[in-house]
Amino acid sequence: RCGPASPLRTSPTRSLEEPRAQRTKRLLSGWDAPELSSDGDAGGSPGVQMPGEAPVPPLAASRRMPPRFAAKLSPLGDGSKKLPQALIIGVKKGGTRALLEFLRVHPDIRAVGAEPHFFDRNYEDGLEWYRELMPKTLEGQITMEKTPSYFVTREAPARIAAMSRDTKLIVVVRDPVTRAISDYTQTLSKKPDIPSFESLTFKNRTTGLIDTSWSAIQIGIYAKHLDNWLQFFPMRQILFVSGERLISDPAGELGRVQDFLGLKRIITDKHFYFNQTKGFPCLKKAEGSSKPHCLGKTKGRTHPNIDPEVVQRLRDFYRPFNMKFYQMTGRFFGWDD
Ligand SMILES: Nc1ncnc2c1ncn2[C@@H]1O[C@H](COP(=O)(O)OS(=O)(=O)O)[C@@H](OP(=O)(O)O)[C@H]1O
Repeated sequence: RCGPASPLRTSPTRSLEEPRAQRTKRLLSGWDAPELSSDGDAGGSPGVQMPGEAPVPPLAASRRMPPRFAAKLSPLGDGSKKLPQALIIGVKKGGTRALLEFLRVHPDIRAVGAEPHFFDRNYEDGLEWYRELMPKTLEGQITMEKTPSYFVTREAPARIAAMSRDTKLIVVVRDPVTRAISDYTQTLSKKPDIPSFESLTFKNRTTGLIDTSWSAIQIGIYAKHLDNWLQFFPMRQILFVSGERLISDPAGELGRVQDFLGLKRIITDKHFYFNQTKGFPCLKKAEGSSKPHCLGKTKGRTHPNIDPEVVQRLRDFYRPFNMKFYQMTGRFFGWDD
């Protein structure tokens, strides 16, 4: 069932890593340990739902039925756990949490709150372990998860293709320069003593040689990472969401995503409001709640000021890669002046 890229059942020693039982419990509870995840905001701010096992979202009107019929038409009761049919694979700091939280409003989408990191860090735990993390779904509902590091993981495309070649892949992309600064800002918030962004950017500041081995820079070379995915998936199975448009026009981007997933356009501009204090669009009602919901404090951090010359140097560095990426995806993201 799993093909050649299947996870091995025998776990290598993981003495320095979190024990499996603890990891499983954490992921099922929907909580992402900040040191283990790119995302410090799994499932939203405290007080709002944090589900691996979220309450079943309201059924679409067409599905509502008197309880005595419900059991007959849904012999699985409240459903069963399935492997995901769609994944948000990246990019780190692109807006992946916002996209997942917005998608969860859709009655035909059920998603894991935490980042499972199955196809990069936890692959040897096996597909059954992975499936157990999933929320239960009814027929017709789509199971999803998001782990932004998949996009830059060399082994991820083969492993996902081995699970299912039909998996739909979603990538939220953002101006690679802003993305790098956002990535750095996150690291800085955890380790305030790290060197400046400017000094990490260059291998040699005098020659202006950029350090492409620094992950904050490396992740933004989208065309290169995409090449790796195209060895295993056709372009029509990958959707690129603009991280910038997700902020300026969330309903527009969500429309494209719902179309791509073959779902009715249920999430519309009526679901969003712009929160002036937060400076971002928020949900009028979060999934499983009647209260407004913005993402937590780790989303929408203030970035440090970066030397404009360094920013310009990075813009020049990324330009050819961005052009290649626009060409490959057939979409102009407008990151280059
Ligand atoms: N609606 C809304 N609310 C808050 N934040 C939003 C929203 N939409 C997009 N964003 C942007 O998402 C950025 C974080 O991206 P990710 O969720 O992909 O980060 S992570 O990789 O999971 O850590 C985060 O980056 P920073 O602004 O640098 O913190 C936000 O700019």
